[in-house]
Amino acid sequence: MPTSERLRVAMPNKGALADASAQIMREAGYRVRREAKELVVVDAEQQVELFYLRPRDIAVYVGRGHLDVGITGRDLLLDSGAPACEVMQLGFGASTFRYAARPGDVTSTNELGGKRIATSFPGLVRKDLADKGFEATVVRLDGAVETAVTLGVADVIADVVETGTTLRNAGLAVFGEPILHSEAVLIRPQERTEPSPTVDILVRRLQGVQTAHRYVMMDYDIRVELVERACALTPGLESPTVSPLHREGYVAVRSMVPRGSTNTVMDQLYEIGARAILVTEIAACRL
Ligand SMILES: Nc1ncnc2c1ncn2[C@@H]1O[C@H](COP(=O)(O)OP(=O)(O)OP(=O)(O)O)[C@@H](O)[C@H]1O
Ligand SMILES: O=P(O)(O)OC[C@H]1O[C@H](OP(=O)(O)OP(=O)(O)O)[C@H](O)[C@@H]1O
Ligand SMILES: [Mg+2]
Repeated sequence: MPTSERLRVAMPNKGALADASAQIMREAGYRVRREAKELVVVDAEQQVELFYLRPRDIAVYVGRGHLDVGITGRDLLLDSGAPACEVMQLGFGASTFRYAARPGDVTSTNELGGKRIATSFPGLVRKDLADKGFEATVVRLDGAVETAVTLGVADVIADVVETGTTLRNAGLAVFGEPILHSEAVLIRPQERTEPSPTVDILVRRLQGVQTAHRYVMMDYDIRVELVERACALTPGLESPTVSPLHREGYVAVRSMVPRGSTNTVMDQLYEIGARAILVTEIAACRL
């Protein structure tokens, strides 16, 4: 197969999204790089090429159509202004993008006019200021923007907040509503509207990984007259599998259960008479 028919995927080469991106692709059955100096990985069997790029650059490559899809943060995508769009949310790398200042200095976004705002995301901040109708000076920094206030470079920062620890350590406090809720997303060029079977396969595989993480498989035995009550507790995604047991009057039920409610459901099943309740991990799935 010619190189051009391979799916070309942009992967974060370092930073907060790199490990989880590698893990989800590995679990989806693709060959990922084994060491940090590999820039391109060709998985000839799966007809996929992975290009390891700076997360901030990924939307640029994908937006211009040089790569078919990429994994990046929603905040980085929007900041870039690149003509790329979200295909699916990936469920990791969650953060908010927020304004912060010394407590008491600035307490509301209504006070942003005329301020100096330090950020690594000037595109996002300029758009937010324009939406809010304020004029302010945007000071673009590469990182560690929290220190810009301490050093007198800015009055306000706008930055990624995950746990809030970095802000607290810098003696800053958030104000106003979050500018954005972000997470890792799969993106594709905005222009490309024709269907792509290879992208569809990637999306289905990634959705399969997400489902396998969200659910466990539950098996149990129950008296046949109680099966309706039991199935109401474990309705599964489509319908539970009910099989006859050798022991007369009993059936075995198998159903997918949300991971977070595993123990509650087991308690409820036991309560109504289910026994031999077993929970197993789902390694992969395609719904
Ligand atoms: N705790 C976090 N710190 C930074 N970025 C995070 C965090 N949690 C999630 N993210 C997301 O990760 C992306 C930033 O990734 P990127 O690799 O550019 O940042 P980084 O971890 O700051 O790396 P570097 O500082 O080396 O550039 C953004 O989409 C951001 O929302
Ligand atoms: O709310 P928290 O959990 O503290 O995480 C948010 C911090 O992490 C990131 O910084 P990073 O470590 O990437 O350094 P950088 O600012 O140099 O990019 C981000 O820019 C914030 O500073
Ligand atoms: Mg950073």
